[in-house]
Amino acid sequence: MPEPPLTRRAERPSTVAPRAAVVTHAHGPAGLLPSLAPLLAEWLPRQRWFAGKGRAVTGFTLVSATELLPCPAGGATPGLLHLLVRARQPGSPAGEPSADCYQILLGVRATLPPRLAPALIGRPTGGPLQGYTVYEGLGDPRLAAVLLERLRMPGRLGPLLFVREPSTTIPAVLTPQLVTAEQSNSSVVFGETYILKVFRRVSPGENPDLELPLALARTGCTRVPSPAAWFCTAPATGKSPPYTLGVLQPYLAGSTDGWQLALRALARRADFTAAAHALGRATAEVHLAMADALPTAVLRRPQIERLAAAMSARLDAAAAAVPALHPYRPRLRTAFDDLAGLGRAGRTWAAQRIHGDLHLGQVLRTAGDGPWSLIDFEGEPSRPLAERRRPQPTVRDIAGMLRSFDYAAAVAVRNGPAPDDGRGAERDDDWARSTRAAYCSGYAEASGADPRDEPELLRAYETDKAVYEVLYEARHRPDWLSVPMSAIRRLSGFPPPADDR
Ligand SMILES: Nc1ncnc2c1ncn2[C@@H]1O[C@H](COP(=O)(O)OP(=O)(O)O)[C@@H](O)[C@H]1O
Ligand SMILES: O=P(O)(O)O[C@H]1O[C@H](CO)[C@@H](O[C@H]2O[C@H](CO)[C@@H](O)[C@H](O)[C@H]2O)[C@H](O)[C@H]1O
Repeated sequence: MPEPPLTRRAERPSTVAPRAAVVTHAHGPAGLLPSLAPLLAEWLPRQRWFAGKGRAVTGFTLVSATELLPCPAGGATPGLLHLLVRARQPGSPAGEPSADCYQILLGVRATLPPRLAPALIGRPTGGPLQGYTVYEGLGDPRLAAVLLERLRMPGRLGPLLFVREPSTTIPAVLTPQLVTAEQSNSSVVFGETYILKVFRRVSPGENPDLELPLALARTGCTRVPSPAAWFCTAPATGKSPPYTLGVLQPYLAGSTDGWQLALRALARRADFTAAAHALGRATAEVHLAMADALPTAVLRRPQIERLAAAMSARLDAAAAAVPALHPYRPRLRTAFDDLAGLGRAGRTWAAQRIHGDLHLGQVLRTAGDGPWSLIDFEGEPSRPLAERRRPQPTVRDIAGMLRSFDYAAAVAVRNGPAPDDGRGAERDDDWARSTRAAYCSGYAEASGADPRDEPELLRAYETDKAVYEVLYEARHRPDWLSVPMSAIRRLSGFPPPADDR
């Protein structure tokens, strides 16, 4: 079988590892995309990280194709092709058509060994890859290792730039293992030493999940694993800013995320207030460090009115997509109207860079009540990057975590065996109330500001978050829709329906 003419060979930069030496032109070889498009149109919407769920993919545009590892004739060893593709989709009833850009690591082999069967994308019936099998490259340890090698020996490769923190040494041989947890992106753990997050939906501009941990590391903050290496598109003069594509950071071996810890505590009917208090302190420390390291702002009347209007607009859009929200709309909206009213009355709020999507799945703790660490500073993946990078009130993060304690309690009710004394749901509500209070106290102790002193702002952000969660669950986990819906009822002041009591 001839070597697939994937790419045009280019001169190898001296900084790059010797094996992978081939770079493509920006738009890839003729016929590549047409032959992959039918396979991608079927495969992409099934991926957990695909952001355009519920709308058809009508076409693709190739942004770049870069051969990270050439596939030799006959395909005896795998090849790895890095793709950035735009997926065109019609608008939802309330939205514009979209053409989100996705990052795909395409494995190429003559035949796929059975152990890689779950990674299959398909067999192109034409174009340069005809006769080969293409698959999710990150699922193949041999190919994941190629990415680590790139980061170990940084430099430019065609449209891609690999960067390593000068003080970091990355060992040559670390066994890769794809993370199987529910994720918005894809991560690979290397030998329990490093974890590489490969961003899936990418956009121009520095991703806050690189920007914020780097800035925090420079303040000496140890609550956040500090980036060891990363890769992005290479800067091109006069064009859009680089896209951040992936970040390598130390793996916190032996840690468990807050979501698992909270569910375990709930299953044992155990107290979680000490853990929540420590987590409140950790959150405050990270907020203080971000305020030190990055620009801050003051939100005055126009910004507060815009914020309240944006929250109302998100409520309308979510209600258009999820009819169950409809009846609650007028009462939920009062939270946003009250916020705008305070802005008109002259109230101001300090704003700074924040985590942006803080919940129990974003905090890790090592065994034996070790220190809490915060991860995943990407913000809510569905919001535009520019919006996620704007200074915002810290209360927004706190509201996110408070919602998460509620989430854990509501999921425990769903998971738990029928309570023998009929008080199970009530006890889980008590658990959520005391845990929420402990978190706020811990935060207040370390920061000097108690979030409960901002009840209108907290209510507006909690409501906004619950609305976001309704949309998120409707799109990604429809079985879980009842979880944020119970918060919607509480936040709107409606009594729970009879079957919830
Ligand atoms: N530094 C780390 N050490 C240990 N586990 C980590 C680390 N960073 C992330 N994880 C784990 O990897 C998974 C995905 O991480 P996350 O950054 O939240 O990805 P995503 O943005 O795709 O949701 C989570 O299960 C998290 O617990
Ligand atoms: O972790 P991600 O950045 O992918 O965040 C998204 O997915 C989260 C779920 O995995 C989602 O969080 C919601 O569910 C959590 C439990 O699984 C709960 O702890 C959170 O409070 C709740 O918001 C998050 O909203 C979404 O952006």
